[in-house]
Amino acid sequence: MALVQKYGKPDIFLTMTCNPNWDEIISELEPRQTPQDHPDLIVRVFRAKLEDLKIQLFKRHILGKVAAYVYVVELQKTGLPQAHFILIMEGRYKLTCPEQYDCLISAELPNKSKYPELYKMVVKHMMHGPCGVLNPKNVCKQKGSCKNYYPRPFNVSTLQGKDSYPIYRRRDDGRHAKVRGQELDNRWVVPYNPYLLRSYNCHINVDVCSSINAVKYLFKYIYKGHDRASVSIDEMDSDRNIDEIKQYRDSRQIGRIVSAHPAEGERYYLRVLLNHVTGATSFQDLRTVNGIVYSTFHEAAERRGLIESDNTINECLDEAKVFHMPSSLRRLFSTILVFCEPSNVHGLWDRHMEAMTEDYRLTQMCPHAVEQMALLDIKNMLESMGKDISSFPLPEIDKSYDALDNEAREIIKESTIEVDPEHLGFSSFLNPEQRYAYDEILATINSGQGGVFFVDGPGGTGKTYLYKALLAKVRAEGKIAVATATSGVAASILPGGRTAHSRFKIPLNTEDGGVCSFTKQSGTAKLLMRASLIIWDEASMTKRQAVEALDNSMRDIMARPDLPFGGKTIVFGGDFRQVLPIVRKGTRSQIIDATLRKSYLWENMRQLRLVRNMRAQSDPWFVDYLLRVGNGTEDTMDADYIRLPDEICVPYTSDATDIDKLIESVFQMTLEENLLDPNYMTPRAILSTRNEYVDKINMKMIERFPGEEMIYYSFDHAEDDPHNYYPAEFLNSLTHNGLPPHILKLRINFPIIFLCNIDPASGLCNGTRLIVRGFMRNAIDAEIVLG
Ligand SMILES: Nc1ncnc2c1ncn2[C@@H]1O[C@H](COP(=O)(O)OP(=O)(O)OP(=O)(O)O)[C@@H](O)[C@H]1O
Repeated sequence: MALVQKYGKPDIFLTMTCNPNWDEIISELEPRQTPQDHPDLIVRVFRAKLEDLKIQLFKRHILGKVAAYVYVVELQKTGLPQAHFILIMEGRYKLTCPEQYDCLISAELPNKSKYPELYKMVVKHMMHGPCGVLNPKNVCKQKGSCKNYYPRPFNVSTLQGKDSYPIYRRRDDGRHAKVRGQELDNRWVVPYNPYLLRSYNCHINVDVCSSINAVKYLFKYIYKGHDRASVSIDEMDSDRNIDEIKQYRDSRQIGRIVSAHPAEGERYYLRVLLNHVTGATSFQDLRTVNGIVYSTFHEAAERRGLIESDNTINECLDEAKVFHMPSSLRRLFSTILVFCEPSNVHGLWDRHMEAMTEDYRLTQMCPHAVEQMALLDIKNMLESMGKDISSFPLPEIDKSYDALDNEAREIIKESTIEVDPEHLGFSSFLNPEQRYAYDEILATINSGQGGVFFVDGPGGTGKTYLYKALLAKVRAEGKIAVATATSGVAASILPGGRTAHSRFKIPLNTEDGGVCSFTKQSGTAKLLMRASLIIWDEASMTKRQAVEALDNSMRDIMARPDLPFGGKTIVFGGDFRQVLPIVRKGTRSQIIDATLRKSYLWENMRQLRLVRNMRAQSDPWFVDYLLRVGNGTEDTMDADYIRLPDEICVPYTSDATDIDKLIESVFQMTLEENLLDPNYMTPRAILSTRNEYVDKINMKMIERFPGEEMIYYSFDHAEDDPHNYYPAEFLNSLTHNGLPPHILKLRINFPIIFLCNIDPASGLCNGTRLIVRGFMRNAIDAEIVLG
């Protein structure tokens, strides 16, 4: 009303409703999807169109200069968004006479042969009804007639309305069109602006409202409440049939299930079931799981694995007992302690101790000794996952059973790593550059002076081969060599390898000048002091601050603050042509600044270059090509794009079957024996840039895979969200880095990949590939095949 006071009465009332068949929506749908399946897409496209309409109205002034406006966007009961605008025009653009209305607004069918497109759009979007005698059951019926006053009378010219909308020109010119089974003429046309209708191809009603005195009703209309729906109830046809498909199509409903708060109990669990269970035709159906009818929705949702049960962890261990040996159970128990935060650790221990100690009980009669042996084993496993057993409420470890203290254990563990005789032999096969690096590093170790090296070599030039040769040589001489790598996968390839972060206890967010989190008296410090050689592979992938933290700590524990790494021999390796450190949303210069090359340490690192590609000797063309890309010497187009040679591409045709073709060319899935052969499957992979593409490809792969299937669901909830602003299905829809999708479908013999570092020392790290061998409700049995 303040606007009216200042700018005068409104002139134009405009309503725009989303057209679910806009090209921008249809072209984004997957095969067999309908716009109803994508309310997110619908609202986004609508918003884009709305923003464009605002530009047309307020910047391009297509209806004249606008002095003030309000608009409201609402969701209709059909689920489609709709915007209502009230425009107040500037002085000379105010609409005051019927001639002006005619310039902007039409309420007639256009000439079909002259304006075929516009004609089609008017017929599609701007014809009311039919209602009344033509369709007595239309939803606009109120007290026996149409509440919108259709059909309007024919009218040779536009007339000014009195406290009402104008009476638009509707000539009886014989034009008509078939709409929803009835022939309709100009009396049924909803007023429109031809330019806007043509531009937006949707229901866009433009009305002059300057003649309306009861202005506040206009505003009231656009701010009206939302909680109303017009529905029609149809009778069955003469054969007593109801055409539900037609009803569904006619109503264009977008399914929305009313929200329910978890505190609402059964109502909430009913909603969870409705969101996940397809094909249920009754409440009883929803409460039925594996043929058993449960009395509550809560129980049924729990049995389906849709909500977290208090007992999940216990059940997981119970299930694992069936197919796991005691040592594996102890590992599972340790993993649960570290990653699942069980609330009752002591209870868990008491309940499963018997199964976890079965092997010790064969050789040891004393129950206390048996318990201590199991606890010691768990202690070691926790340590290798970077945790201390004393931080868990488990029975005390009796010192008399733990012959070794922490310090001794770390050193003994490292100094007893078995040397692979094959690796010892590697030194005889080194190529000249590897040989030179090998000799230089060994000479430095033997000199006792220490030195810092960087082995720089593109992929496949034999860096790992060199490290293995060095580790074998040093360890065979009874010295300690500490092998680490930035990623878990690279660490697991090195004998005795650990991730650098866990081995050196590097804090996750290291700042300039940071230090590692081990103390001078710790086992880690003692081990590093004793080490003759430290290797850190993939150092090019880590942030320089992590390496600098190790440098700071080493200078401290070695009490040699002036020497890099306290005078240790330390070998970094990597390839800056491969993956660089990750700086979230970082610019190129921020990423480069985070690399080791920008560290103060770089100047003091002796560069050892490997150039000969030992991996792809049989394909020199490809090796050369990779090198050119890595070195930035390959020809580029549009600044940063390189052209991939046709022979290594599966062409994109924008056809829905493109992904199938890609899968086929990588996996040749038509051959069932290929699918069931881990040696065939694991060396193949499809890499993708976005998690959502990964999920899509995985779904397709799983569908084509033979065998028994199991579906696991994630339990997602937001912390500190008492008002349920983040409902579970929204959280479920997020495809976050490092987390599997909400629905994880697995089949026996299906290859899977680990996404987190559980225990790199045992090969369970990000990137490890496994094959599913069996599954139960809470436990998956998988075998490591690669990594
Ligand atoms: N001197 C050598 N004699 C025989 N084979 C070698 C030699 N050096 C490397 N290889 C072989 O070449 C392949 C690639 O070597 P390696 O994995 O060590 O390369 P890399 O530089 O670590 O590669 P990436 O950067 O991709 O990890 C391996 O199969 C390795 O066994």
